[in-house]
Amino acid sequence: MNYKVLVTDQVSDSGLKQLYDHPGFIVDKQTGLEPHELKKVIKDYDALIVRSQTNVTEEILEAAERLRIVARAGVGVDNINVDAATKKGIIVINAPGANTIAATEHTLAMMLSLARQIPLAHQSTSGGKWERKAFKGVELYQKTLGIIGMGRIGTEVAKRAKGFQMSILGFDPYLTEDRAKKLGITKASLDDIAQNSDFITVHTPLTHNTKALVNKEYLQKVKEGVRIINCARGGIIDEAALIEAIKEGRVAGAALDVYEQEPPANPDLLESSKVIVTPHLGASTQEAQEKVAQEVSAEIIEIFEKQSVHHAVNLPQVSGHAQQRMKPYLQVGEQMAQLLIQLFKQAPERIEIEYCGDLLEEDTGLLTRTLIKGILSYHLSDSVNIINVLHLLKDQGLVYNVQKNAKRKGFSNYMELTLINGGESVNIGATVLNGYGPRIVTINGYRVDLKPEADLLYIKHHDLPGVIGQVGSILGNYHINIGTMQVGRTSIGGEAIMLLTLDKKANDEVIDTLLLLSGLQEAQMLNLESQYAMSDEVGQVNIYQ
Ligand SMILES: NC(=O)C1=CN([C@@H]2O[C@H](COP(=O)(O)OP(=O)(O)OC[C@H]3O[C@@H](n4cnc5c(N)ncnc54)[C@H](O)[C@@H]3O)[C@@H](O)[C@H]2O)C=CC1
Ligand SMILES: O=C(O)C(=O)COP(=O)(O)O
Repeated sequence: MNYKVLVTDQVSDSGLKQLYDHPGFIVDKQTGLEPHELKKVIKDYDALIVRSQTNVTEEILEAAERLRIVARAGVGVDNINVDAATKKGIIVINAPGANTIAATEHTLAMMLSLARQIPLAHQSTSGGKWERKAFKGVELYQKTLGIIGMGRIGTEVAKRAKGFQMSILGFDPYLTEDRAKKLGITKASLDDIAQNSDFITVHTPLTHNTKALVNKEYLQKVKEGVRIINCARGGIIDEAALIEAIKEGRVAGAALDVYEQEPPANPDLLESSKVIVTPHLGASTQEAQEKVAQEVSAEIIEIFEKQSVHHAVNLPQVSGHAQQRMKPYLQVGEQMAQLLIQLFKQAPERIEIEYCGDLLEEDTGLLTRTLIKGILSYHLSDSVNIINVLHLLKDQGLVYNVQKNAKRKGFSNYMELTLINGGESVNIGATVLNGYGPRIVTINGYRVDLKPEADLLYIKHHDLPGVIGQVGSILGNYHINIGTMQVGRTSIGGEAIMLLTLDKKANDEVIDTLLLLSGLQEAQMLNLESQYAMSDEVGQVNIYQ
């Protein structure tokens, strides 16, 4: 089978070479498609590669019949409706880091251009003028640079600005004192940056929180004569407020690479001698373009061939290596969830998950999704995968809660799953025994030691003499061989459960015959399947199943 990949923006062909050359992949490049054209063609493709120009809207995703991956050959995914993709079980990946240096260097180029008015000076000189007086600039040396967003690009900008001997104030919710110290910068508040910076540069993504982060109110607090740079996303700085602040003289100039609307149309912005504009060029270097295309190409191949995901925006990291380590947990997790929902028989209102012991040190994001998927797929079947599972959970009005507990509960690792609806609840606990593999060890408080198998007979009964023997005889009469048998009871003569792994499924007639036994309250075949149990190869999580 061939995977069909559509590229709709100017993505480097040499960077895509691996994908072009890879057997089993067909790559079509169709740039400049109108939305209605993309909507028409997208149905034939398994993967879509875009930069910032293509808008991957809900409508486009709705029209995609077999799309599995939307790949952003770059960082920002604000042109992709990630929510709609997630709901449809489509992975969104990007290439973080691959264009960091390009965007960093562009930011510094903009800062220097702004300080020395290079674009205007060039225009004047190439126009035959010699206006040395008109273009007196300012130095970066010993000035203060405020950086809003100390991620990959913000950090690289800080390192280079230090080379100009600037003092740097950094604001980022994740910036610690320790990291600031190591970088030789000062951890600051947004207000500190406003009041003290000679230059301010923004390097955050565009989110609900960062939209108009630099707005009219903020610009009223800035140090007079500040110069502002935006090589991150249009909309982080309110353009109308910026123009007003420039006109009022509070802001000496701005250098913009990105705009609220691209291409920008606002003449106040485009015609101002105090504003330098470039057409979203931050990532446009030969090196960065090759790298982003190479990274997404390699990842698309890995996802389809190895089910290994490194840079998903809507999925925890699923590297082949981590999968291999987590595989027994994923296997038993999926099976315990299936077992529990079959016992509960109704949809839960709440799902409680507890991870104990060694599991505290693992990234359990994928495991949690696997557990919930095991529960939801009982009612929703094929439509659930680990990408859309949390969305579907929310759509169903269900809530889940994960607790991590240092207690080992008698095992080196242990996980427990509880389904709750009103006053009713069921729960199940499992562990992975070193050298023996996964075991289900508790069901509704009954201690068991069950190696999960595909066909399992569950019986609830009174702990009376003879019940076990009679169950064995009935199964024998129907030529059903018992592989293993587990009995758990609360007290002698009290409630008890039996779990039998069978070589052959017990059909309805067998179940009805069993239910005629006195003391037997429930008998039910449970079907446990795990995709993780199928193969020993590394990276066999089928993220789309
Ligand atoms: N102009 C261009 O061509 C390019 C633009 N970009 C844009 O640059 C931005 C940053 O990229 P990276 O550094 O790679 O991302 P990153 O994810 O490494 O860093 C973003 C940082 O912003 C911080 N942040 C989030 N909300 C914040 C808030 N309210 N206040 C302060 N900080 C906040 C995050 O904690 C994070 O540290 C992205 O929007 C990206 O799309 C990236 C490459 C090229
Ligand atoms: O990577 C990003 O976030 C960018 O903004 C780069 O955009 P581009 O790929 O050059 O259209």
